[in-house]
Amino acid sequence: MQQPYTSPICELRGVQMRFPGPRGGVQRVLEDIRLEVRPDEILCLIGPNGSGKSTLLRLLAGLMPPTQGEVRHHGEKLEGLNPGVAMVFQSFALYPWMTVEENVRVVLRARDLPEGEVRERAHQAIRKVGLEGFEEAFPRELSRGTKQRVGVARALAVDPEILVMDEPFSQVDALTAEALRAEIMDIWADKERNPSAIVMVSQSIREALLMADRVAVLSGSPGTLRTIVEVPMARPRDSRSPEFMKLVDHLHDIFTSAELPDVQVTAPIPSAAAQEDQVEPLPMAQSGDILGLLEFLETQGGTSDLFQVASHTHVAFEKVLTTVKAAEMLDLVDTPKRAVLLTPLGKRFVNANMDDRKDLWRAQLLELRLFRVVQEMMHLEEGELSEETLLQELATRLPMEDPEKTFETLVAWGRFGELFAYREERGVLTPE
Ligand SMILES: Nc1ncnc2c1ncn2[C@@H]1O[C@H](COP(=O)(O)OP(=O)(O)OP(=O)(O)O)[C@@H](O)[C@H]1O
Repeated sequence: MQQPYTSPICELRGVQMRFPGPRGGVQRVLEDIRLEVRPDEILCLIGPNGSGKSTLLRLLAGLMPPTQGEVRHHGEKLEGLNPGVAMVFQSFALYPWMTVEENVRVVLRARDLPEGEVRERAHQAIRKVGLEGFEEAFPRELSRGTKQRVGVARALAVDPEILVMDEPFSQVDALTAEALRAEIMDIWADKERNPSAIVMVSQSIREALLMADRVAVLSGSPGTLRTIVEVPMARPRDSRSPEFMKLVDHLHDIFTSAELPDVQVTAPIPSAAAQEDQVEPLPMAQSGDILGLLEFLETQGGTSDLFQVASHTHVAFEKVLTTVKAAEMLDLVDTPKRAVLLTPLGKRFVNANMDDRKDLWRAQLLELRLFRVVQEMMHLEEGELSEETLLQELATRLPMEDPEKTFETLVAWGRFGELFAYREERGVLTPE
C-alpha cells in the first residue's frame, strides 16, 4: 500500500533546456519551467509542436539533466534516472525480436529482481492491460492498440509512482484510443496501488479534459509554461455537458491568445537600425495549404474559428495553426480573438485567377524582409545565389530556426510567387 503523500512526488524548479543548434548556435527549448506532479493526479501537457513537451517528460524521467534548474523527486535533487517514473512512448518502443512477455520482463531484469518476482510482476502487468493469451506473440503479429498495451504493461510492471506517457494514443484508431484511455484511468483510479500520478502529453484538448485533474498549457518556442487549468469535474466525464464545453472553450481561448496574440509582444523594442535588419522566422506552411485555408474561409463567408477550421477540414490543429500564422504573416487573414477571417487582400486573392494570385503573393513576399534580403543577395551574387551561402545567412539571421527547413519553405513560397527559381541540380537560386 502507498504511503499518503503530503508533498509533490516530483517538481521541476526553474528548469531550462538548451540543445546545440543544427548549425552551431544554441536552440532554446524550455525556459524557466516550474511545475509539480502531485500524488493521485492526472496532469496533461498540451502545447504546439516544438514547445518542448517531450523534452519536459524526458527531464522528468531523468533521461537527461536540465541545462539549468533542477528536477526533484520527493524533495531530493535527481541525479540520473528518476526511480519513481516509467514511460510509455508514442511509437511503442518494443523489441521486435522478443515476445510480449519478454518485452515486459526485460525491464524487470534490468532492475535485478529475483526470477520468481520477475515472472509474477510480468504476469500481473499483462493481466492488468488485458493481454492474457498474447504472452507468446511477437510485436509484428499485434495491432497498434495491442502494441501500445504492451508498452503500458511494461511501464506498469516496474510499479512506478508516476506513469509518464508521450502522446500514447496518437498512433491508434479513435475507438481503440477511447478504450485504452478508459482502461488506464481504471488502473490509475485504484488508489491502493501505483501509479499514483499520470503525466501525459496530449494533442487533443478534449482528451486532456476527459482525463486530467490539471492541464498545463505550454506555449511558444522556447517552451514556457503559459498556465495551468484545473479541471474540477467528477469522472467519468461527459464531453457534451455544458460544464465540459465551457472548459473546452476556455482552453481554446488560452491556446489562441498564446499562439495568435492580438497584440504582438516584442520587448524590448529594437532600435530603428536593428529593426530594419531583423527578419522574421517563417512558419513552415505549404503554399497549397494556405490556399486551401483561404478557400475554406471563403466558403464560410470569410470567417471561421481556428478550431472549426481544424474540425471541418480534418487537418491536425497544429498544422492549421502553422498555416494560419503563415497566412497572417502575408496579411491574407486576420485573427482577432479566436476568429480567423479573410482580410480585404485575402478576399481579393481568393477570388483572383491564378496569374493574379501569383502577382499578389509575390507582392506580399516582398513585404517580408527575409525575401528582400534574398533578392539583394541574389543581385550581389550576379543572379546566382548558392544554397550554401543562403543557408549560412539563414543560420546567422535566424539562429533559433533550422536553416534547412526555413530554406525549404522560402524556396516553396518563392517558387509559387515566381520570385525566384531553384535549380536543384546545381543548388542555386536564380531570379525568375
Ligand atoms: N536531443 C535533442 N537534441 C537536439 N535538439 C532536440 C533534442 N530533443 C529535442 N530537440 C529539439 O527541441 C525542440 C522541442 O522538441 P520536443 O520534441 O520536446 O517538442 P514537442 O512539444 O514535444 O513537439 P512535438 O509536439 O512536435 O512532439 C525541437 O525543436 C527539437 O528538434
